[in-house]
Amino acid sequence: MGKGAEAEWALKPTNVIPRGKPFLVCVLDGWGENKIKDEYNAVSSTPTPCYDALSAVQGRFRTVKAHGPAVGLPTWDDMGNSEVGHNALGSGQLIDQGARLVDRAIETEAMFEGDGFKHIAQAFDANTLHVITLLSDGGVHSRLNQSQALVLGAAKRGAKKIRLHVLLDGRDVPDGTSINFLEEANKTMEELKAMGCDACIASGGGRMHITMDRYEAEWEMVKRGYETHILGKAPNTFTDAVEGVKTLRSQQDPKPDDQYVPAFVIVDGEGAPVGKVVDGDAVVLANFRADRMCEMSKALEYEDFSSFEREEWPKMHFAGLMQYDGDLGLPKKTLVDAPSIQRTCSEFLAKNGLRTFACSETQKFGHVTFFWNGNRSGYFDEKLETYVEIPSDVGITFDVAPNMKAEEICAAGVEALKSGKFDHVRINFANPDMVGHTGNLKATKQAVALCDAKVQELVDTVNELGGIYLITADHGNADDMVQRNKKTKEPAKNPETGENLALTSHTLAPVPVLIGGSGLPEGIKFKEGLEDAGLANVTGTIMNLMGYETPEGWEESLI
Ligand SMILES: O=C(O)[C@@H](CO)OP(=O)(O)O
Ligand SMILES: [Mn+2]
Ligand SMILES: [Mn+2]
Repeated sequence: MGKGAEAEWALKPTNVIPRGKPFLVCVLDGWGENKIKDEYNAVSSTPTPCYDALSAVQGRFRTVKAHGPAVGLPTWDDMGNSEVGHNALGSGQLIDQGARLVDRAIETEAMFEGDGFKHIAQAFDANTLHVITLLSDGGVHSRLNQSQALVLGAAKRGAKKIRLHVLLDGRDVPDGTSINFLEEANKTMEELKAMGCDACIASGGGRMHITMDRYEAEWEMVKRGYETHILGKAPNTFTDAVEGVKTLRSQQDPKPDDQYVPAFVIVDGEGAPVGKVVDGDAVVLANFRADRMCEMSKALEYEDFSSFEREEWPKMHFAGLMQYDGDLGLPKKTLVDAPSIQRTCSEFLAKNGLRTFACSETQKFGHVTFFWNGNRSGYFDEKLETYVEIPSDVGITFDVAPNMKAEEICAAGVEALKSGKFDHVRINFANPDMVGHTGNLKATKQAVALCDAKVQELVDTVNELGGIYLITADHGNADDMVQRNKKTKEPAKNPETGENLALTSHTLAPVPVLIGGSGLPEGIKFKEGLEDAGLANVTGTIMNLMGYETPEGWEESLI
């Protein structure tokens, strides 16, 4: 480092909290502190002796906001999610996130003026524009109004043939709503036809069955998606998407939720796929969120690709709605510039010679590495950073194994703390969130109970070693497992069966921040005020707990 650069990155000691103590930051994924504490809150209705004891310590427990503008999302109706949550936790800064940047690029029409759009527009005259997107208004990975604006904007600018390839949600939005979203999409197809564009839905499947794998947990999912969207091959064919999905949701035993609907291809009267990709076509991945788009981006973009046999790899004009991986520059062509996340926690630690250990299981591994580091898949300094991935189970819905890998993650954390080899140990427990997404209350309670027990083990270890900890979460999920009447908050019922309707999505609840450890000087407490603090305020707190001042440009520390 040159002198100037050194000064820019040098962390200043506080002399209030000792440096060099074992330090743990632990993220409980999807663990919200919800106001409603009834039997459907899997956090408050499960015995959690560790969490209860830690949160009862005066001045060392508080909550912070984890949704909406507090994490760079457009409105207070936007629930938080792992990407924006870990971006905030890892950078200490409020960053305008993908959802907001795409909205703006549509409003200003910048989306249709850049390089990425010019790239796909080469296909407009003689070829087809294919748009692959998560079809919902969940706002976590994508939003329906954005893909609508994209296809309408493309048709206005000359696209003559458009094919929409859909991933069914039921995770960020209630299960069963895939039909409504397909009907909405069909209306847009009608609008396109009225503009003289040949447009229809061409293929699809549940988001947890095809295409949207992450962190290389299960490449088979992406292979199925590639065959479905690109090659026009799937086990199920229909001439109409709405009818097709209704059939797939009702005929199988057990009936698949939207998330797991099998792959299907729409065919014409002769049985030929209506949306197979051919040389010269344009393909857009129209999700803004990174983790679940990286693998498909590689499959579409890389000439040298070996994660599965592609059979055919048509020459296409491919673009992502955003760039998904900053280190890889993936994809090369994008429609909207991704948020630029600089001066992250990890880069500061590395530039100051501090050693990091980060660990989770596959499903959340990139959350404490890739997302934490501002959507970069590499290292800042490989000699100083040790990243450990515990393989997640594959091919199951996580309610059947709700412990997931919490035992193993905890053991790895304990070992890292005891080793004395690290200045900063960072882990994420996946199960409150991943099991919460299944909508299974009983299984989610089991996940919460085990997570609590594992936090106890980690806290005990920190205390034995004279260390310091900070425990937090990235957004709510397990804290509400039922859809509710907006006014009365009573559980909403399925009108046919009278059963409660499960809530599979994240919540708007704030999240806990707990600090402590036998190494933390007694007087250290959360400040009064800072009522509007959010996840970005936690990062400065982490630096303070490690004995350093909050870096310039970060949100204020909570202590
Ligand atoms: O599974 C996911 O992709 C999202 C929900 O869409 O959850 P999280 O943000 O917790 O990763
Ligand atoms: Mn999460
Ligand atoms: Mn989640």
